Amino acid sequence: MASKTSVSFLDIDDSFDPREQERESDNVDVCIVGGGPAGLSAAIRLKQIANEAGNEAFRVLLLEKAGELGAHIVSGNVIEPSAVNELIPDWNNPDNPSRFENATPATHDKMRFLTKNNSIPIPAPPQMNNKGNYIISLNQFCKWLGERAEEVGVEVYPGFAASEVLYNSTDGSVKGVATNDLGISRKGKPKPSFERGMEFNARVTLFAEGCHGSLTKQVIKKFDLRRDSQPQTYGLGLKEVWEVKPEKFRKGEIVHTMGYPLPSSTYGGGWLYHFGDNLVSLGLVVGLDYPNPWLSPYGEFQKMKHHPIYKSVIEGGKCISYGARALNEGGFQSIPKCAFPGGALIGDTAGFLNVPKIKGTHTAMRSGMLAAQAAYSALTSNPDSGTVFLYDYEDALRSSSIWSELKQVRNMRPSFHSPLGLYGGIMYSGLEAYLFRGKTPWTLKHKEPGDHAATKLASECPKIEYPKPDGQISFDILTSVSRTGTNHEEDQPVHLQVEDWEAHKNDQWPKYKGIENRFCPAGVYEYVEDGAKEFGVKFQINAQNCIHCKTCDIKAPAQDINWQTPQGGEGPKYFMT
Ligand SMILES: Cc1cc2nc3c(=O)[nH]c(=O)nc-3n(C[C@H](O)[C@H](O)[C@H](O)COP(=O)(O)OP(=O)(O)OC[C@H]3O[C@@H](n4cnc5c(N)ncnc54)[C@H](O)[C@@H]3O)c2cc1C
Ligand code: SF4
Repeated sequence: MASKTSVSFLDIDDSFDPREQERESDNVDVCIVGGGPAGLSAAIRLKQIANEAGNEAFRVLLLEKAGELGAHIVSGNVIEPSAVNELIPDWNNPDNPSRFENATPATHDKMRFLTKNNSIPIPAPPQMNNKGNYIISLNQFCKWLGERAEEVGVEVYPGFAASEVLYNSTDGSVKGVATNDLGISRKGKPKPSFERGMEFNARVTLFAEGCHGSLTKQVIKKFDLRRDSQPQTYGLGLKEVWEVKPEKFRKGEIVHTMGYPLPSSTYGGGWLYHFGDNLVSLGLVVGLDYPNPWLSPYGEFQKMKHHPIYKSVIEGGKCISYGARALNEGGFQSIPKCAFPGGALIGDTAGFLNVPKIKGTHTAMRSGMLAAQAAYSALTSNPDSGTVFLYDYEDALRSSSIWSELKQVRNMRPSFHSPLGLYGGIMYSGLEAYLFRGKTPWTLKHKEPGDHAATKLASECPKIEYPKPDGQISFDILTSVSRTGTNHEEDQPVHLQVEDWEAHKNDQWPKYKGIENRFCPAGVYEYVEDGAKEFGVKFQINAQNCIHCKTCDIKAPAQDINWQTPQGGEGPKYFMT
């Protein structure tokens, strides 16, 4: 584990600029940003290859912004074990004392179309068949993968948020990342607890930040990695974990739903997975290209739980966890160039999630493993210095199962953009699943320039009133946030950067009537009545509640909210998500 030098800045004057202070630096072979399935698989594979070659001195370092591995991970999760079977073949073997113990084999799948009070069985497309898959908590799985990574010699640094990409002045290639300074006040002044960030220099930096990574965003722009691809599109997934009554528990059962409560103009669907001992994971994914700014994904989720198909399972049980996270929906058309001078994108930050399957764990892991192989070969075949470009990784991706499975389902998600909305999408997807199987000569497009632009004006859409939560099945947003264990020190620069809050409010409020308050699943943005302000409202940001889902950065119609990493070690402390 790394330790940081603590410097006291009690006696400094106002002219002191923390950014001018020197940072400690460390040189490693490969630096990985993000300790999710992609980053951890890349790290483990790199050290496995190096150790097998007797090259134990090969340094692989992984930075994770959560205080503990897994603590920022939210996922369904039904895992397709193809990648983990290769990475750690005895991962689930009862004879392995360090196996992952909490994998529940999937027993059977159900797919339902919901009306307000009824549910109609619909055939599950082959992609949704979960035979041979396992229901897990991905947050637990990442914690376990982290232990495996340390065993093979990866240097794992939880609590370290990478906040800056470092470039070589000579050729502009990526030369590593820096973590953010700790102990800076909201006004940008160092506090007694000030600690300068650290630089991690590496010949290969792998960005594994998950969906819509904050540094990835910069790298994509810098190297124009989207030059041949469509924009990325997204969904927001909201999840709870419940302990249910034993008589309602059906171990291994997987239920997916479409329809109610979402309007037909909005893509999405719910899930209910029975796993572990009397535990149920349930949630709702809402496509972030929804047009109605009055819609609240959180409100829809709470409403969904009152449908008999969900209520009959959770009634009398206890909600033990809540979380929310954006996920990629762009698929094949939206994959950017993944390699650039000095590094590569792996996992969801590149966008490898398979939407009809709602699965990205196996593709994230596999992309990490492919990048690891390419990075090790590139570094060892060119050991001295010089910029590394992972051509082999791009090639390996194209001939991998990631490419073929995403290509096969590429038309399903964009088919929901037809004038028939949800119904058109379901019909077309049925044809793709059973007849076309991705072999059509056409590729449907996503809406340009992205989800934010799909938002209509509030005056053009029906207002949606959500029922008051009953405190048994549905909950108010602050109760849910309290179940995430989220904490941010208040006196630090706001990590949700809006250039001018007052100008933002004056421009956005008349058009969207407080959309930020409704799309944020953690109650961070508030419009508060204030007679002294223009339009009679004041815009308030409760940044300490942020659960790092990235929705505001994606959906803000004017694209003027920039999500930056707050201090490392802060944010949610997710449990079982
Ligand atoms: C609601 C929901 C349901 C899903 N259901 C399923 C499912 O059932 N099956 C399935 O296979 N997949 C599912 N997925 C997708 C799956 O969770 C992702 O594909 C997978 O987690 C991607 O792995 P990753 O490592 O790329 O990113 P992530 O799992 O998001 O991990 C990224 C990590 O990087 C860290 N990080 C980010 N930025 C920084 C930074 N700057 N500095 C340091 N650390 C950073 C984050 O804190 C996080 O720990 C679901 C996703 C969601 C949101
Ligand atoms: S502030 Fe943004 S990133 Fe944070 S929880 Fe709200 S929408 Fe998500």
